[in-house]
Amino acid sequence: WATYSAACLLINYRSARKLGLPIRVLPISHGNPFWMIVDRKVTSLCRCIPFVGDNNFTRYNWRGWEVEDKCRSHLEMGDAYVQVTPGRNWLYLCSSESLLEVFRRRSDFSRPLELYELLRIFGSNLATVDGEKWKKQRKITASCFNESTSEVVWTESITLATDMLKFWSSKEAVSSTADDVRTLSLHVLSKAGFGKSFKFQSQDGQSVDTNPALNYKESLKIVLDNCVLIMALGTKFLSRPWLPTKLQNVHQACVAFQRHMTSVYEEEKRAHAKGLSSDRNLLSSLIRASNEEARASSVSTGSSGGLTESEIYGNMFVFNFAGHDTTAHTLMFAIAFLAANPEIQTWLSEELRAVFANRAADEWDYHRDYPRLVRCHAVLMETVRLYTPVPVAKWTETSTQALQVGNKSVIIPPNTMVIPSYAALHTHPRYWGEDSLEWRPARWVAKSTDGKEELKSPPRGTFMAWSEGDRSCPGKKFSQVEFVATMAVLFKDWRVSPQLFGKERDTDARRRLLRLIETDSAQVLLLQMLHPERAPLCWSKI
Ligand code: HEM
Repeated sequence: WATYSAACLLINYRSARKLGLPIRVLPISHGNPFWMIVDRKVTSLCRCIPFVGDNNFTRYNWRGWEVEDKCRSHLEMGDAYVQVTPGRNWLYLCSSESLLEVFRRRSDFSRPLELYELLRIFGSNLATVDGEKWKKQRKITASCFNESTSEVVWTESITLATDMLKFWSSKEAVSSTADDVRTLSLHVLSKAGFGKSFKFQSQDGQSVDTNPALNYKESLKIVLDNCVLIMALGTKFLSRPWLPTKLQNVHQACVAFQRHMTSVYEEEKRAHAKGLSSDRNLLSSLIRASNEEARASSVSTGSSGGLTESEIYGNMFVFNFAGHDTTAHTLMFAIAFLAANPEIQTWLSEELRAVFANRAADEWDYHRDYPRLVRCHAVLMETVRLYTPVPVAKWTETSTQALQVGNKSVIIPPNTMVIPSYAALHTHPRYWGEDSLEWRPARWVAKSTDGKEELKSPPRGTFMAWSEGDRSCPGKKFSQVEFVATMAVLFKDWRVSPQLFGKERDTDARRRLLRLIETDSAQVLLLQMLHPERAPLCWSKI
């Protein structure tokens, strides 16, 4: 293995040299699954070895190094550099113009589908296809993310956040924030996706019912919590009766989730055949949009242009997969940042009180109020700027591609990964100023000519948290509405602060929390705080 890796490394190094860019050589491939289990532990141990601890291996050869590095490597090496690994060469880019070009040339810099193949648990979906197949799926799925979906997300988020706040404020200190915002996000998805409402229930100190066959929500939760395991072992393997109970439960959850989707699918088909309109949710909208597309394309071309049943299930799964932890982890980061910055909580509640005055939460109106919550929105943008949850990868596949980086034309060989360095792009002083590493939501707020506050749009290509171009996130508005509604409930009349340890002063507790965010966040599947429970939070009324 070592000889084979060394030979591959040499071949890749020779190929990388032709790019004429700075190079960093790494001994282990980023995608090596065995290495991914131990990478952080091994590299952090190696860092402790005197005189040898700081090198390319310890700096770059682990998942999530970008979060710690931010724009340091690009400041040292320029807007483009290459990491050579035995598997492939990885070209990192931090130039807004070059990145816009990469996103624009979708077929030259395509999606490395092999990385997403595992998301095909319930069927082919947006994330696992490219080319014409993707175009068809995207056209049909895009129509489901509309204003009526946003309205459902708004109402459901407000209801759930109100109950979550009631629970948090009843406790002296809350250690379950991360789990609770995951529950909120899962329940919003259940309502918007399948039309099923669930009351908020914290998992703090409660025994969780792990029988997935009992209900759909539990099955979806188990599927999402174990999706890496399901993807790695495959649903067929998990169905073996001799497996341990935990794995059998995961299998039952897959079966229950699939059964639930089938029953809603059948229900919707029956309603459609009778000309009845059932409840609007992502699944029913998807079925409807697919039927309409099938009808339109059979009239115009004689072909069947709708989604197959398994593509519908595949896409429902990917909506849940892509929409669950992205928003939940972002909410966790934002609440932690706010707890460490009381003056920004005051700034936020000024807006909330001006917009809602004495209206109760059940009178808040999506169309009238949501667009006015500029500061809540700014908190979201600033949080995903510094802690961008979703990494994006492109590659050159089998062809050579030319790309302009600054005044240099770079010829990129086939089989090269092309990575937008989001952590660098979003913190580069050229785009974000000297305080680029500071969490400062006010940087997103500008005054319009009539004196009203509005959200600033950064120059194109400098902010890509929801990606760019045709393949950008279809759930962007969904996540924004969920986040803003939750912030509004939490911060209108309440304040959060870190619990004090022993004789600690407020300022020390806040500093400790900021340090936890900075040093204990990492890429697991997505970027997240690893141990937010280590800084319990206290809620108090203004
Ligand atoms: C803070 C929240 C979110 C962020 C930062 C985010 C970010 C992203 C990014 C960067 C991509 C592109 C990934 C790639 O090209 O490899 C993406 C794709 C996607 N996102 Fe999101 N997302 C969020 C929430 C959501 C939500 C709530 C949903 C659905 C309910 C969703 C559904 C999707 C889907 C289906 C794709 C695949 C699109 C395609 O390939 O055509 N996302 N998201």
